[in-house]
Amino acid sequence: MAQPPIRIAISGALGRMGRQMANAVRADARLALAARFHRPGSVGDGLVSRGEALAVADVVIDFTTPAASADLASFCAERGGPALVLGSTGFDAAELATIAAAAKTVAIVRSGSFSLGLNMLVGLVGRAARALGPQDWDAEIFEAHHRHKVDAPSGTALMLGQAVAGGRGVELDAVARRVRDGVTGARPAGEIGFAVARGGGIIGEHSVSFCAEGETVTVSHAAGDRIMFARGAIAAALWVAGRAPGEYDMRDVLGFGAS
Ligand SMILES: NC(=O)C1=CN([C@@H]2O[C@H](COP(=O)(O)OP(=O)(O)OC[C@H]3O[C@@H](n4cnc5c(N)ncnc54)[C@H](OP(=O)(O)O)[C@@H]3O)[C@@H](O)[C@H]2O)C=CC1
Ligand SMILES: O=C(O)C1=N[C@H](C(=O)O)C[C@H](O)C1
Repeated sequence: MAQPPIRIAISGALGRMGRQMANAVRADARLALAARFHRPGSVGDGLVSRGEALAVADVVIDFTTPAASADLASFCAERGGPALVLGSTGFDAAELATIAAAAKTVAIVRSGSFSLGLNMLVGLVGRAARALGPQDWDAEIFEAHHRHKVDAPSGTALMLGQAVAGGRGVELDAVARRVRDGVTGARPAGEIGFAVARGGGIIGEHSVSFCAEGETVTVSHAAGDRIMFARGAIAAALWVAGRAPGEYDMRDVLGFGAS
């Protein structure tokens, strides 16, 4: 017998990803677009309040801001659901702690990238970092995004940085070089460098270079259309519906396991 569709609420419905998500959910027979909501007070024209939206949803998909996502996670935990798919990036430590606390009560999939290809690349980068080591191979991460993006480095760049750090068995925060300017001194071995570009309509480009004396290995990913983030978020929503509380990521959803 056919399963009833999973009921989806979309948070940040008027944003770039919110609009993309609504179209993708409407086109998917496994899902029902139960409600769309935006900022508090922003109702009408198909938008309802957050409380009304959550009351009719099995899963809420949120691409908004770090503060709005953390607040939404707390609110869902307090009311005992629904499960969450969180796509926002740029969280600070307090916001991440709020989400981790909420995940004790509700199931949450959070990822800096819902791209399948990018999550595959994360595994490759971790393995390359482990094989090459930090002494002879310097790791540099580059990302480019559209002119509207407000956080840097991107959530995806930080995921790639975590993969390099994990492959080397170190903490990213201890070795990350997020900015270089002026007389920086020579590059210390083991540093993980980030470089950021912003311009025009670039949807998202990422690369990781491992640079040794005499050779460089570069792996990269380019996003051609935001629809693939929406499809990844849908895969996460289908996976997280009815799941036990916990904080999960796309590698759990895709079954990629540890790198
Ligand atoms: N994980 C992934 O795969 C991806 C992640 N992202 C991330 O998703 C986030 C959103 O990206 P994007 O859609 O491009 O950005 P937008 O700025 O287009 O959309 C975000 C929307 O959230 C709205 N918003 C702000 N506060 C609230 C609130 N409290 N409740 C509901 N809505 C609110 C904003 O409203 P207003 O317009 O009124 O300010 C805005 O429309 C970013 O952090 C981005 O980095 C983006 C793409 C893929
Ligand atoms: O803001 C965006 O647009 C994107 N944000 C995510 C990130 O910070 O990595 C994912 C994607 O690259 C698009």
